[in-house]
Amino acid sequence: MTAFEEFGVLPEIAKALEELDWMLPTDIQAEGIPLVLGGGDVLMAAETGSGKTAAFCLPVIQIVWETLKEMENSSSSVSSRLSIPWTLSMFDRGHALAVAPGGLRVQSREQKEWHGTRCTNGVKSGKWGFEAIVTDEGLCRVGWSTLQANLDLGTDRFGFGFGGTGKKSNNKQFDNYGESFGKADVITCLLDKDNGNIKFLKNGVDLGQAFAINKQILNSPFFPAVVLKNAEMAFNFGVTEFKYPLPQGYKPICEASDQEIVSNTNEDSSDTNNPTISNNAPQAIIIEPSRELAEQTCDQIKKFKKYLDNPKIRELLVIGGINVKEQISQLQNVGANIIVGTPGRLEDLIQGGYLSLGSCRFFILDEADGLLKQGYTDLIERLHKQMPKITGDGRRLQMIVCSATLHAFEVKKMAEKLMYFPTWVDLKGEDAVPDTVHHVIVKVDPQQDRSWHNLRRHIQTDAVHANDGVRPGNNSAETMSEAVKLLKGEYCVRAIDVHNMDRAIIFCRTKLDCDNLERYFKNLDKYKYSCVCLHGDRKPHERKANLDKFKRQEVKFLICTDVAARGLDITGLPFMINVTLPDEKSNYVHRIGRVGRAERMGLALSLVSSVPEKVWYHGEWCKTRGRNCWNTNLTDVKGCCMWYNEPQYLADIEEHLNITITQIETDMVVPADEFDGKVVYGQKRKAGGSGYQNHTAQMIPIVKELSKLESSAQLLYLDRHLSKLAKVA
Ligand SMILES: Nc1ncnc2c1ncn2[C@@H]1O[C@H](COP(=O)(O)OP(=O)(O)OP(=O)(O)O)[C@@H](O)[C@H]1O
Repeated sequence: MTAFEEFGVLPEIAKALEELDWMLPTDIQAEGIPLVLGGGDVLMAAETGSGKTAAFCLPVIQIVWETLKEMENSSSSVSSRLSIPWTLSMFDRGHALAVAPGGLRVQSREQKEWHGTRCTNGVKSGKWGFEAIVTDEGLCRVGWSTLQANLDLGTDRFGFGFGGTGKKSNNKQFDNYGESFGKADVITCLLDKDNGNIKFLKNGVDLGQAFAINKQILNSPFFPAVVLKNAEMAFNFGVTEFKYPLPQGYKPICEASDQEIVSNTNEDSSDTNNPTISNNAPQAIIIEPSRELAEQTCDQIKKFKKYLDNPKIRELLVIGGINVKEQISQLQNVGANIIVGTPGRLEDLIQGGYLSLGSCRFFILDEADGLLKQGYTDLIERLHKQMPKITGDGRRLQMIVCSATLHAFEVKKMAEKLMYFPTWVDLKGEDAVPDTVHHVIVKVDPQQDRSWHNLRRHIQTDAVHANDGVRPGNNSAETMSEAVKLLKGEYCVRAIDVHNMDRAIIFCRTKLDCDNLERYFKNLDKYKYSCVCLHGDRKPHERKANLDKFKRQEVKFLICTDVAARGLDITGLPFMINVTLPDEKSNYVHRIGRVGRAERMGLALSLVSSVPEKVWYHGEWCKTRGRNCWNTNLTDVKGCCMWYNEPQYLADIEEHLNITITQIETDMVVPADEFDGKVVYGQKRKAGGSGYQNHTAQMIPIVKELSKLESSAQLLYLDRHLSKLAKVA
């Protein structure tokens, strides 16, 4: 058995993981996978590069596959209904009522409406009994009904219920009967089909006859039934011993013979409860904040599901930039069980009626804080509303939310509103940087470093100061700001040269800054500084081609905006440079987290201006959103520029992470410390534990030490205890 199987993962999935060389689950996987497999809503917070994608993908793939398999089996076994065990029906039930696996426990958390279910089998004749146990506070009614009865037991002629408030009900007539009951009480429901009467016991005490059934109705088979409002009950149809013995003449209902039994035909006929899956109604929706990330997650799913067969799971990537007709055609003709997509295209397909949320069982928000900050709160709530809270096969909708930075107020608010008793798996308790990332800052101070006065070749700046008369010798704020832009180009190249970087991701603040840096690199030396850009102004196919080129190491540098800040996984990437710090502090964690992933070491270097820098900021008021816009007025007068205060952003990041980030000199040399000499960026740390391999060998000395400590503690205890006894004697 592999380590993953021990955490409940199917052998077919574990085999695919073995092929990827995954020996052990990471911490977040070890915690998260069993929780999702167990049916819970989970919030997963763990460092960048710690394997969160698999922590939600693996259990989701597994449950989706098991559900499809169950459906296949149940449709082939309809003809042999009589052999169906006595359970509550997953199909003949109200949509907000959940039936637990095994079919003997039901729950409804709907506060305003009643939701009920009936048993899979009923009886034509005889004297029968079963037990219903109240397992949680709430409102409930139990009893008997025919298949014609509506599921709100006791509200029409065909249903006979006994409620927790001490009332019996039939045909909407509620009369006092017996006494009230509540949590932990056991109600025995008794049907004498031969003489036409129904009665109940409470904790073994006979409450007397409740109903005399009229002859017309008595001809129909009767089924155990229950209806709940924000309550939970468990049932025993007699397979295990009853808590209280049945009165003389009654038998446990599960002992009825095939001649006495009728199966619940509502299980097959109900349209809404039909467990067959339509092509355009997936079981899982995964939302990602960027196209690249959606594609990456979809690729991972393909790898994980490789050995799952009969039935095959079908995944579909739903992102902008790909021909929508292809996505619609796959939905209509082939179908999809798991959809991975970006918010805009997902909503287009749903609104167009091409994608139905009617069978959705998993709602997953990857990089959830990022999605909320991008303004998708309403969209997420809208989609959640359209998803059934209990699916056609009786399972509860599960929501999984994850990110390296989940400690945002918006996330907590959303979790409270949409999630059902969620479990937090929070490995650090706060946003944190993995210790595989060595992150440093370099101050860019144009007053100290005057090299910008006479640069022969320099980066083309964003032209914010084109009309400000900036020049060396003039110490105006505008001149200093322009100098910072020039120096940042120089420092970026210097960092690359000093560290012999042959692979790095470089973050700029704007698309224009990316384009300028790309041109600068190409002018300097298009081989030595070979690079591609990834940002929102590039065409979708170019974005994809550029990322692929960088991943295949056909170019050395990927220059990008924050579109690439989250989630992108580039194996063994050794270096990243922040040309400008992000103004959103959580994005610092995500950006630098592109290195130091899967236990490999990485260096993240941020250039931080010591003076304010005037930069473009094209808000909603900018008609062209920056294209050919030269309005250098500040935003408070509806202009398109702002003063960017990097020292303040640095302070915010340090406060948020509760650390002081090491500052290095402008020679870019990283000072000797614990990393120096011991690591090669891009590779696993040699000394110390690699969590994945040689784990046992590494743990042996620690385990020996622990066992020594334990035996000496026990000896000490015995010693004290014996000497005490000796004194007493
Ligand atoms: N159990 C494992 N054993 C070995 N490698 C693993 C394991 N789990 C994940 N990985 C690898 O670790 C890398 C990071 O995983 P992943 O992209 O899921 O991280 P993440 O936590 O989602 O990061 P981020 O917060 O940046 O999105 C991937 O290359 C993945 O293949």
